[in-house]
Amino acid sequence: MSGRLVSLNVGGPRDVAWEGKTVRTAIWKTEVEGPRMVRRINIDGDDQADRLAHGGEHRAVFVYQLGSYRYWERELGRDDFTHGQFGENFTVEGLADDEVCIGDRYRIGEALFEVTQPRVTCYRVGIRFELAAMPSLLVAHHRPGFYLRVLEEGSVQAGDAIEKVADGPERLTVADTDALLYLPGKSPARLERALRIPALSEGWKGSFRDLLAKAEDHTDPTPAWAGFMELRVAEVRPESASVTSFRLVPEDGSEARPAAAPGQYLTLRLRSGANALVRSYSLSDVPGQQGFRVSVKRDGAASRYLHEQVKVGDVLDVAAPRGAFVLRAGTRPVVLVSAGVGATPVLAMLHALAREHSTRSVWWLHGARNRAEHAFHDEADALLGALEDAHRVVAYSRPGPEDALGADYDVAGRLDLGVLEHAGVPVDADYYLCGPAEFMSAIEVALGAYGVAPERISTEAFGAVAIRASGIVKDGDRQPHAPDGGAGTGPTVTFVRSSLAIPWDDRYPNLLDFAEACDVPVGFGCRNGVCHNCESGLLTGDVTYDIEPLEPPPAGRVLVCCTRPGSEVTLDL
Ligand SMILES: NC(=O)C1=CN([C@@H]2O[C@H](COP(=O)(O)OP(=O)(O)OC[C@H]3O[C@@H](n4cnc5c(N)ncnc54)[C@H](OP(=O)(O)O)[C@@H]3O)[C@@H](O)[C@H]2O)C=CC1
Repeated sequence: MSGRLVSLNVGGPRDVAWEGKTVRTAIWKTEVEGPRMVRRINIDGDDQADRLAHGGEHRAVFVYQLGSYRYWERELGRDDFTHGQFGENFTVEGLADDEVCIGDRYRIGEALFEVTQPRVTCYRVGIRFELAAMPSLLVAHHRPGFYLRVLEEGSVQAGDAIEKVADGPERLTVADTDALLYLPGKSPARLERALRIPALSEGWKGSFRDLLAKAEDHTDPTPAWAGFMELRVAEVRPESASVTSFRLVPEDGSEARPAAAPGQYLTLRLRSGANALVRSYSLSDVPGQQGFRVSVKRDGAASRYLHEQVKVGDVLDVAAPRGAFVLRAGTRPVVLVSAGVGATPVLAMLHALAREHSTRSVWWLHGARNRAEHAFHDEADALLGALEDAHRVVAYSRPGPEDALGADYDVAGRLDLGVLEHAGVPVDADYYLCGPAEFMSAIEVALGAYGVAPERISTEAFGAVAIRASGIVKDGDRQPHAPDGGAGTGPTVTFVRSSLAIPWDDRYPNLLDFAEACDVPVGFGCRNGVCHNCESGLLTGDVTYDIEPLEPPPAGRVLVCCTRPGSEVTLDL
């Protein structure tokens, strides 16, 4: 016998008041008597509040061990735990996290189970324990607990013996798998080992694939310079009726240019302080001896300022290139899909492909209203002409009477699934999308219908994009705003993507809570500095950490869930 099922616990979602918010959670589980059916998705009577983070076939049953109960009672000096305390469905004797391996199979009662992944660290366990640091402690002390997939459904009850019936391949324990995701020292060999385990859940496989790609990407992610640097405007050039390009060079006229990956953006500070005007603009070519080029459509306060006020010779404060929307190396075909001024980052990619005389098949799909609104027409054609295997589809949604079909544009109407199909765009390509929000969602849906795998599609969305807030129940969608209840007196916090600059307020425990009070979209998971879901760009300023993160973020990045500003800060949020 490997162990014993001590208690079977179930529970459904409930709303809990927590730090002024309402959180929907099913972490409260209650011990039940007698047998229960365990099905592929759930135990009868059990449910999850947040199906994206919990539950589903890979996470049907959560297991926690009595050995860890005793450990935490000693460690935290508590004696108030009841079965289900850790949100687990099965409280078990035996089956320690440093012994059980991913892929191990167990028979309990009539049902057969397989170990799929450790617990996803989540702030709700901190709510349940009334101890905010609990998610971080579970990881730091290597006692996460684990999930089971149900291979054979059946009836199970407390007291049942737990029999191990098969060993998982690679012998990677739950504790080691958890450390591989959340703790420093990620060895590529170990990541590859984890990826060879068929039973590992798809979510964890995806995270390990991303970590492996990062480990194999030797480009330095550190921004080329800290904070803002003065750059001089060397050229101002209209590209269309509404788009103008600005070329920026270092003030000292030096020839050496820090590199940027094609697809990245620059952040310009046009005014600082409480009236800050700070915006990010994609680079529209590959920086070189000519400096950096950004191309801006006139449509808001900052772009109006650039179009109306900024002249050759002016000096602007500019933060170093940043961004993860970059051209991936390889030999696959590349499909660059853009609309309007969304062409800018993919045009930089086209420049990079032309510069390296790429032999990849390159597709340029662009939507504009008409020739007058169509920026970079000749430039893109020249770059495509220099490539060995290039294809162009330009769609005009409202062509003018002078616009020539076949020369200026190729299709009348919008880019859509029909256009993709007619052009015969390759399905196995790397796709890069940028443009208005509705355009991007429409094209993503079309690409899905066309058979393109989601991991082949990269998107760039500027402006405050909606980010799923794990389990927080919100009253409605508000635009970013100063927090209700008056302004603070601390240093200015600038949220670049949300176009908001407001004084920090000490009423808030950290920058994440402050951002949420302002309805600034921001992702999070553990709220404990463990999962890095809240990791954001820190363009300027210093922060102090409330909870020291288990793995610090790279230079120029910050975990907003556990930091307060130490000075004026500029965040890429
Ligand atoms: N790095 C980044 O993240 C960048 C992002 N952007 C984003 O790109 C946007 C570009 O907008 P802008 O230049 O004003 O674009 P426009 O409003 O000028 O639209 C450009 C073209 O896209 C078409 N279009 C709009 N919606 C769809 C759709 N759902 N499906 C297919 N085609 C569509 C329009 O057709 P119609 O005439 O029928 O409306 C038009 O032909 C900006 O708002 C910005 O948010 C821009 C630059 C960089």
